[in-house]
Amino acid sequence: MGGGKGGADFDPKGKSDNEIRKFSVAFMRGLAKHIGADTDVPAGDIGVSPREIGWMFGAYRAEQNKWEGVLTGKGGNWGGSLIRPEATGFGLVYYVQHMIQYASGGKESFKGKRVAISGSGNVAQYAALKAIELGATIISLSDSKGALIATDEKGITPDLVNYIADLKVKRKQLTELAHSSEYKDKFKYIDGARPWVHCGKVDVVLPSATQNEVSGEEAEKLIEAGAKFIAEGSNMGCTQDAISVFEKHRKEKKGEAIWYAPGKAANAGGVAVSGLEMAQNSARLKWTSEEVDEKLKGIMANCFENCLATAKEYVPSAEGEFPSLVAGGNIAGFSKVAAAMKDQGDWW
Ligand SMILES: NC(=O)C1=CN([C@@H]2O[C@H](COP(=O)(O)OP(=O)(O)OC[C@H]3O[C@@H](n4cnc5c(N)ncnc54)[C@H](OP(=O)(O)O)[C@@H]3O)[C@@H](O)[C@H]2O)C=CC1
Ligand SMILES: O=C(O)CCC(=O)C(=O)O
Repeated sequence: MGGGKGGADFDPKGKSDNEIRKFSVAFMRGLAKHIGADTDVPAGDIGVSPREIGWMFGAYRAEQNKWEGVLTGKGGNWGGSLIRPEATGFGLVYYVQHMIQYASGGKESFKGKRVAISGSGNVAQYAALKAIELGATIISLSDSKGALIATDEKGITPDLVNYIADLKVKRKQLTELAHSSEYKDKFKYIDGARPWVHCGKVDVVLPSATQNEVSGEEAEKLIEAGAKFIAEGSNMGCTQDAISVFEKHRKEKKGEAIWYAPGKAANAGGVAVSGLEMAQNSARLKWTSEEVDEKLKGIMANCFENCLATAKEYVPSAEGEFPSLVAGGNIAGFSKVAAAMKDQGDWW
């Protein structure tokens, strides 16, 4: 689950629904023999929504002549978990809540924070909605063609996020918003841009589109713009140059620094709820949204505490310096796998 990635170079943009369905079915006919609930469990990722999971799940079921919880992100009527669509974006915000609380000694929260987000797909939409619910103002979203920067003090509202979600279901671009009389005066659309250098003052940064979407130069600009927290919703959202800029700042500026959280920890809510979906499938039962959300909150709290405690244990840090969440996340993940491999005789 989660850790291994695979995919296809089939671009769904510009294809009909039936072409996408036929591709999904053909892809699964080939893949079915290599996966299974106790072998390897794929989930959606960039460009794959519950609709494609449905077509692939149907092809798997037909191919194997059995029902098992093999794909996650399934539809609610046929084995999916409540809160799985929301889990990555919500989990990201829960993780950052812990960063803010730790850094401010419990005095601050998302309330009143200006939050820059990239992407406008699954992760970005739900991160935006949860951050708004917690009192933040969302100042950007983006897609593969350009960035949307809020010009109105309310920022990007839940209505606008829902409007964008509808556009994305139809595989349309944010450029469509430029023609919407309801929204076009409330933001600036910048063709071909990422949001980072266009946001103005910012407190929290959540890259949530794709890999390598924050460069070293953009990292410097985000720090100049006041950013104090950056956490990846996307996998490998920051370039190594950007991570080096953030980590250097953390060491130099101590309690005044920006604090960086890697995707392997901050976006783990998605795969965690996929795990909960599998647990429900195996037990043949279904938990309520509240139950799943509570478990997700607990998982993200543990994940933050684990990164923090591991960094404190293994990485010497000066007085007042935030522990390195990237080192903590890497070492915690590595030690768990290494210990399990040793117990199972894979190395000696
Ligand atoms: N969904 C999940 O549960 C999880 C996702 N992630 C990671 O989060 C990130 C986003 O995934 P998700 O929201 O599910 O995917 P979606 O397909 O729902 O959304 C992807 C978003 O990123 C934009 N995008 C895609 N490619 C590029 C590019 N080359 N440059 C700029 N923008 C781009 C898309 O724009 P457009 O609409 O124009 O294509 C869209 O706005 C990925 O890195 C994914 O691996 C991590 C953990 C779990
Ligand atoms: O839900 C999953 O198993 C994987 C989610 C995902 O895309 C990821 O963690 O990168």
